[in-house]
This record gives sequence, C-alpha cells and structure tokens, in this order.
Amino acid sequence: MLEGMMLKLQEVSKVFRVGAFGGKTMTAVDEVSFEVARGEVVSLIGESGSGKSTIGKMVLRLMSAQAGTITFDGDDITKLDKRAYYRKVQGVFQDPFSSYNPIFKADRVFSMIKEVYFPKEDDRVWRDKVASALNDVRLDAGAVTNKFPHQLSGGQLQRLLIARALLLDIDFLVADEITSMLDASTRIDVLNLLADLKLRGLGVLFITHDLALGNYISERTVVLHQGRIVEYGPTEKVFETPEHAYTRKLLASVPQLHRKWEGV
Ligand SMILES: Nc1ncnc2c1ncn2[C@@H]1O[C@H](COP(=O)(O)OP(=O)(O)OP(=O)(O)O)[C@@H](O)[C@H]1O
Repeated sequence: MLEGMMLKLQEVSKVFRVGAFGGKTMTAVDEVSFEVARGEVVSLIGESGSGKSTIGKMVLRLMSAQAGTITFDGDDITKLDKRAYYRKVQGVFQDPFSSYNPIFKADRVFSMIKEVYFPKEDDRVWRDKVASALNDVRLDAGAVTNKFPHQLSGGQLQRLLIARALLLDIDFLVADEITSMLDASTRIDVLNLLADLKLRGLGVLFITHDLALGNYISERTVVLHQGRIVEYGPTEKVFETPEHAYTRKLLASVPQLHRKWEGV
C-alpha cells in the first residue's frame, strides 16, 4: 500500500481575470505537472505570488483549473463526490481563522466530523479519539473546548485543524504554511507528527516559503517561479546541485540552509 502515486497534476494552469472589469488576465499557474506518492512529502517552494497557494486550492477543489488534470489515485478529482474526496484529502492553511465560522465554538469541528462521517460511532469511543488527536497535536483539551475562534490563538486553531485531519485519518494533506503560526517547540512537535503520519502512508503537499523547512521535511521539491516549475526533483539534488539560476538565487538567500535543523 505504500507504493504508487496518489496525487498527480498534469499541465495544470490557472488564469485569473484582473484589472478593472476583469479586462486583463494573469497566469498564476502555468502548465504545472508533478506527483506525490503515498508516504511522501513534496514541498512546493517559491517566492510570494509564485502560485503555491493557488495550486493547493486547486488540489483541494476550492478553485477549478482552466486547463490540465489533477488525479487522485487515478481518478480525475473534479469527477469525484466531494464528501468522499474530503474524507481522504484535507487542507490546513496559513490563516486558520478563515477556516472557522466565528459564530460556532471552535471545537464544533469535531462534532461536525462525527455527524457527517462517523454517525454510528459510540460517543465514549469518539471522545477518546478526540482526546488522543488533541494530545497528538499537543493541545490541552481544557484550553480549547467551548471556546469561540476569536478566543484562541492562531497556533491553537491551526493545531485544531491538524487534529481534525488526524481524526478523519486522511490519506493526503495539503499543508499551506502550516507552521507559520506555531512557536518553535510546537513547530517541532507538528513536524515530528507529520513524520509519523508519513510512515503510516500519508502523502503531503507541503507549501512553504521557508527553504530550510522544505529541505528538512520533504523527499522531493518543486520550485515555482511566476507560476512555472523551474526545478523539480529529489530535495537533496535540488538543494545541492540546482540547475536553474532562480533556484540558486533562492538558495543563496538562506545562508543557514545546511545547518539542517539541529536538535530536531
Ligand atoms: N482570486 C484571485 N484573483 C486574482 N489574482 C489572484 C487570485 N488569487 C491569487 N491571485 C494571484 O495569483 C498569483 C499567485 O498567488 P498565490 O497566492 O498562489 O501565490 P503564493 O505563491 O501562494 O504566494 P504567498 O506565498 O504570498 O502565499 C499572485 O500574483 C496573486 O496575486
């Protein structure tokens, strides 16, 4: 089960209409192709505006692609039932506030999962599962239960979303700058958690502008520049012998890159 490509993008493009009356267009993602295998982390790196989040949103079906195809386990994702798709594929974003409805308590995300996906599960068993998922993301249940989103920190909300993904026992995670709101020790916990989940076969698209983090966590790396892939390959190769001038420039801007996250 650990083999095979899960997610595959083939010549995927996204064009936005911009300017007054949408008279102009800009190509945010330009014929992008790459794959993520089971149990693999692929990092998507590039400067702000290079199209990383747009790719993440298309994979999560929050946006449609103009051209190209995205398949998951061989199926075109636009043809799959959404509920079935989200049972396997989830996203955690940079800005966790936008993922919550401000009028609901934040931990309602868990009861919603139970209602939708596990209606028959015994309440006590479910409570234990929630407690264990919270523990996995180092969240104290007492600190988050019964709280509204505005009463929690960005890091706490982000960890709740990760716990939600864990409860669903998903196959694939789109992680868009997920560690940006976490303090250093929680960040290490979350990265270690991802490493455990990888061993269980989780595939991850790890979107980051932090090259050192990408280097630490991923098997393969995609470097994006103005919506195009300029480099794609094993992370070590991309970082050690970059072929493209843009990648060399990006790497040169991170002097500490090869310190490799000591102490992690
Ligand atoms: N809804 C939209 N309408 C018009 N243009 C958009 C829209 N969403 C994104 N863009 C543009 O597409 C380009 C790619 O944006 P995207 O958010 O994918 O970049 P990014 O690499 O994720 O950047 P960041 O690291 O800052 O999040 C940018 O130029 C952005 O302005």
